[in-house]
Amino acid sequence: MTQTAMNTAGMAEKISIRNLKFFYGDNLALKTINLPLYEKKVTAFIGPSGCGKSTLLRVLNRMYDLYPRQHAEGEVMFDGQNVLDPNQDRNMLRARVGMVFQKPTPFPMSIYENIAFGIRLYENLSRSEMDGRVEAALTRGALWKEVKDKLNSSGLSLSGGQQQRLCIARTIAVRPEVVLLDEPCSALDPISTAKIEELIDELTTEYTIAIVTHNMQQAARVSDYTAFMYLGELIEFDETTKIFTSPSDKRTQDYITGRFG
Ligand SMILES: Nc1ncnc2c1ncn2[C@@H]1O[C@H](COP(=O)(O)OP(=O)(O)OP(=O)(O)O)[C@@H](O)[C@H]1O
Repeated sequence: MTQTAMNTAGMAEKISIRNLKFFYGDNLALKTINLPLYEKKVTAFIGPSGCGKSTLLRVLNRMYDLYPRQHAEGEVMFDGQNVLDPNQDRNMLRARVGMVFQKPTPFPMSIYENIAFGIRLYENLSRSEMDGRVEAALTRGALWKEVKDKLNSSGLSLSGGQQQRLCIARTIAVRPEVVLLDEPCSALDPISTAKIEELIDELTTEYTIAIVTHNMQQAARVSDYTAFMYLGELIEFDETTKIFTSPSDKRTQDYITGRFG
């Protein structure tokens, strides 16, 4: 049984970040962050370059573990378990908390295999079951219609926007509960960006989503909640409509109106 925390307003917290600090060597990059990620909601992380947005995302699936001299303190409670616990099964965690990066990173293999590869790590499916899962993931990733007749072509032969949708499809193919998107549209044209934004909107019926973006309009369009960060601190977290219409902190106001300097 999962133990999703509830806040006082009755919102389910899929992830509860408590007193989180993050260090690159001796350098404190996140300064005591407290923040909920509400279940099946989109939370946008905004703030000037270097404020710690990507660092925070990388803590949520312990991506930083791959690098020496980086460590986190505090708690990241995920369905009642602390992600930062040294005994945490990291492979299982990364299946439950998927991540999509700024630059599309398809594997150098066929479109079909890009999806099937991750599923095989966790499940032993028959060919027909796998075919069904690949189709379902590509459909959910809003890519099926464009690729159904060329599943054996290389994932690298797709356009940048299609590659990013393939990466999102690959991430959701293993049925995660949380999807982390680190500036997923920054390398894409406006049409591909619009497709990814529609996709995010669709995915929120099933997944808890965190997205880092530099694009204020995008944050306002796709997210339910917004967190504004500055110099490693969480300055303000609230419903997106509140952040973009009447933020409490002057720094948030300055940032969203482009007056930050
Ligand atoms: N590998 C690293 N080693 C040392 N310091 C790092 C490393 N990666 C990030 N930092 C530092 O941590 C802080 C937060 O960086 P982070 O990349 O999380 O910011 P960000 O808000 O995502 O920035 P951007 O919007 O430019 O991507 C910065 O001061 C950065 O210099």
